[in-house]
Amino acid sequence: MPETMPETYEDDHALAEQLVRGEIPVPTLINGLSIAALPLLFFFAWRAGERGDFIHVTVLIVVAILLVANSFVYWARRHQALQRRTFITLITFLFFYLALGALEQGAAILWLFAYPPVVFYISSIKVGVGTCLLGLVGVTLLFSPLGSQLFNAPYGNYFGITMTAVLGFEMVCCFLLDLSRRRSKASLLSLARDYEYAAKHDAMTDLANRREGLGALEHEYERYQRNSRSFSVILLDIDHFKGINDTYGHQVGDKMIVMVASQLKTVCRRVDTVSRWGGEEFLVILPETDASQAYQTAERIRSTIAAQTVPSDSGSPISTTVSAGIATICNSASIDRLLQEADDALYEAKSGGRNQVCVHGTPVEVIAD
Ligand SMILES: Nc1nc2c(ncn2[C@@H]2O[C@H](COP(=O)(O)OP(=O)(O)OP(=O)(O)O)[C@@H](O)[C@H]2O)c(=O)[nH]1
Repeated sequence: MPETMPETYEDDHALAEQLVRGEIPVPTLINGLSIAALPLLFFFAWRAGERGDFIHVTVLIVVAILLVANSFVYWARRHQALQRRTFITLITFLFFYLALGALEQGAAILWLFAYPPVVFYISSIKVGVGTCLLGLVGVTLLFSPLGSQLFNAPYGNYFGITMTAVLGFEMVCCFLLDLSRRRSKASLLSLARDYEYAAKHDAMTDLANRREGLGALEHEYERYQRNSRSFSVILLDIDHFKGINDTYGHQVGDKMIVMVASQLKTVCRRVDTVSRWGGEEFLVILPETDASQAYQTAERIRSTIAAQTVPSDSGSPISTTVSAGIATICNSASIDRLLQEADDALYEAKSGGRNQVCVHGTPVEVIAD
């Protein structure tokens, strides 16, 4: 049966899982940033070592090792959420440590500007906003008189105010730009899904179109070649449809086609593929179904449709009937042969008086028993 209409990409995680061409995947970015951070961390550690500050050396080297380990764990387990959370925790700690420790004579705090774009890109908007707010509060405290007393930070007042203001400004910009990036990506993905759906489905009935039906048939045939489980097809055609169009007009004819499609969707199983094969012709693919089961399904379809009506322009109910031809794959017959056999059976049903089901190669009396 055809899938339902495409879902939207409201959810941040659903959005992150879908990549558009040219987008840097989050795990790749994290691995790249982790590798890029190594020379910097070792440089800071080396400088701290020269000053004899071995606590800084140890902390920086441990962070470097953990960043590398995080990437290795990702390569081994492919657990994206774990990699992302660990990375955010590590860089949040690192940036706070650089700021509090006033490394590089206080200049290392400027690396805080790298935090907002990275964290917004790799995590959800909520996490981005949360961690940035936390960072801003932390920086404000650090630059406050209390922070100066507690951490003995060497930052001047003017530097502290400017740094906090610029960092806040950067965070707001990153938030807005990332929101815009996410919205554009969501609408691009929705558009692509809409186009894909439209390319595979018939607009009037919402059934799979002929190309999609043929694709499903090829797929089913490949399965049959692998496991030899036979399947059947029903080729179905509305009787005297030209007469309906000529008598009641094309709009009523269209309503009739939609009604038949809707009954097919109701009667068939989820595993079956129902496609609009042509104007008033439909193809149903029934996986792992023999001729006798296909006959029962086709009979159910035929009687259900015969019991339905559609209103004419004047409101009077109009009913119709369908004829169906069934073919079952066997002895590795080709798809073309199968379709030809279904078409022959349909022709037999039409010439036998319509409103009936015929099975290729088997008299109905035998199959119905
Ligand atoms: N309203 C409407 N008519 C369509 C559509 N597609 C095809 N048709 C019409 O369907 C008719 C098919 O008629 P025929 O193939 O002659 O067959 P029939 O009248 O159904 O007769 P039998 O199949 O022999 O019972 C044609 O008149 C087409 O114009 C459609 O989407 N909407």
